[in-house]
Amino acid sequence: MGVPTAGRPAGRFARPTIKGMTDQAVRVRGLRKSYRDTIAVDGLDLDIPHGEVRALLGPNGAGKTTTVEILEGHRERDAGEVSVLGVDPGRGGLAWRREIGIVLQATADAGELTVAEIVRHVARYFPRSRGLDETLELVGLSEKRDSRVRKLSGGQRRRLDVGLGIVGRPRLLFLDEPTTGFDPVARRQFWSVVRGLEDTTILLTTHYLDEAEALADHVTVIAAGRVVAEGAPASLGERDVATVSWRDGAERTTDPAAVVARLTASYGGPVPGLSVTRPSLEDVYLDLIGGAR
Ligand SMILES: Nc1ncnc2c1ncn2[C@@H]1O[C@H](COP(=O)(O)OP(=O)(O)OP(=O)(O)O)[C@@H](O)[C@H]1O
Repeated sequence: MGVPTAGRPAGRFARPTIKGMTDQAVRVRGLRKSYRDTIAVDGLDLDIPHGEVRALLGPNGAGKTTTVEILEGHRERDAGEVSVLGVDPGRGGLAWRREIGIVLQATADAGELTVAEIVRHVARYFPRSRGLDETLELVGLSEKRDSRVRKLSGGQRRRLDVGLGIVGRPRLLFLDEPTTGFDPVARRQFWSVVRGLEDTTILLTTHYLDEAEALADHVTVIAAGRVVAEGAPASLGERDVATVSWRDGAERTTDPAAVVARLTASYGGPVPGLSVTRPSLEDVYLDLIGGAR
């Protein structure tokens, strides 16, 4: 039986070893990678503190997959410094690999195995794996433990992929477009799975802005192989600046309540035609990548 694509060997270094090496889970400086004439990654810097959920956003061809594959140790870089859990992924050994969980876009072929069988099988690769019950509980598949994998729905299958990605208790989890093809209910169920993974640093690539907003502590927007913006979803690209408009004017402010209070006082009552708007994360994102194109 083949080893599934999700849930590659993970496990745990003794924490002090890692802590002593770096205070960032991921540290990248000046990363470059070209494929013949195509510059995929063009001097990228990235810092992800331990325990953070980071979303990597960017248009098709921005260089996200190339960057993530370099971080995973699956692709060589042309230049730059890369440290993942204190180790250069180009030289990461088995102990390092056991710290990393990877959930790829393509799902594995599990043949006739049941959910419990495949989770137990993958767990054997890791010295400090989670128990079967805990893993299935985390991904909401306890009731499917004896179902054959091929009979799961697409959303259940994806949750199993995540289960296989976390069964080894990775310190760092890569989630590559994890909810593509999910229905809205399954997406929200999946989000609660991710939120339940406390203490795990997560690098999430997604094209769904609402997913980034729901899950990420910070987002990094890349375009043409470079970082074009970075910040909390609520404040990225001046998203925390609201526009207060009313019949006789408009004002941009980070404190709309104060502006409304001032206007109310000056009009001596309701402000005519008052509205307060903030850009959505999608508005800001489209501006950012539009400017980078
Ligand atoms: N194996 C490869 N050989 C040649 N060019 C490649 C290869 N992989 C990626 N590229 C090119 O490198 C650039 C960055 O691609 P990459 O897959 O990293 O982008 P991405 O941000 O992940 O895109 P998407 O959102 O479409 O998955 C693109 O121009 C792509 O065509």
